[in-house]
Amino acid sequence: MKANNKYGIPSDAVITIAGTVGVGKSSMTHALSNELGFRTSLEKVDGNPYLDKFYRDFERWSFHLQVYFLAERFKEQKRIFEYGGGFIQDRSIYEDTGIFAKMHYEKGTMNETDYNTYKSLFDAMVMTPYFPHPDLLIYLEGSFDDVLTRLKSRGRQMEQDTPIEYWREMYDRYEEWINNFNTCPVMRININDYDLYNDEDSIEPILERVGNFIQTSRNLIKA
Ligand SMILES: Nc1ncnc2c1ncn2[C@@H]1O[C@H](COP(=O)(O)OP(=O)(O)O)[C@@H](O)[C@H]1O
Ligand SMILES: Nc1ncnc2c1ncn2[C@H]1C[C@H](O)[C@@H](COP(=O)(O)O)O1
Repeated sequence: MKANNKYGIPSDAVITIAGTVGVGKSSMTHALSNELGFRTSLEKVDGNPYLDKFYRDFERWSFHLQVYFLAERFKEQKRIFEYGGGFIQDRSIYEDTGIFAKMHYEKGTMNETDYNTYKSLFDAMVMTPYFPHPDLLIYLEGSFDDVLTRLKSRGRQMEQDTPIEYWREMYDRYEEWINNFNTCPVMRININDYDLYNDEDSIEPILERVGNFIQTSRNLIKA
């Protein structure tokens, strides 16, 4: 396996960044890709034709939005596959189904027929060769108050207008989800343990941990 960096992270690795809305995934995606020279697979918010409508009326738009995100992630997954890896991915596809679709179904803002249709589409896509599991899922976590502060400071109006209970529900679901997630190796990082803006060097220990993690898990697979 080739690694062009001092951390021994293979150049074909795929690292996905997971965590609740506003926790810092996009910022971490850019930081890691800059350090490693990896490509980014970003979750685009500008240009999403449903997101704003969805926040104004969950019931009306949740199915449309899930299908849209699924299509976007599938295209990205295909791109990652065709390049042969070397990507940092902003949010995993596992969160779409394990957090968002499930939450809206269980809270009654997506009906059962739509949820089942969504899930069968998801399952059919995941069964294609474009969906190898990532080498590592980095899970970003912090206190609810810290995450909310970040969400507010980012200032997307549709998110600001959404009741705080929505973010609390999501936060709690994320905790439960990650405690039971075992589809690929997971590395948890607390957002207070690094500071991308005031202490650039704080990314170094993270990169070292990532290198050790991926090497160990690839060696385990080979053994
Ligand atoms: N390490 C950090 N320290 C301080 N603020 C951060 C950090 N990472 C992200 N932020 C800020 O938090 C907000 C949300 O970050 P973002 O990366 O967009 O989150 P996500 O992609 O998880 O929704 C942004 O305003 C961003 O500038
Ligand atoms: N699958 C999804 N369902 C509903 N909403 C979603 C989904 N994936 C992302 N979102 C929303 C949440 C945020 O408002 C934006 C961007 O997410 P972020 O965590 O800030 O990258 O899209």
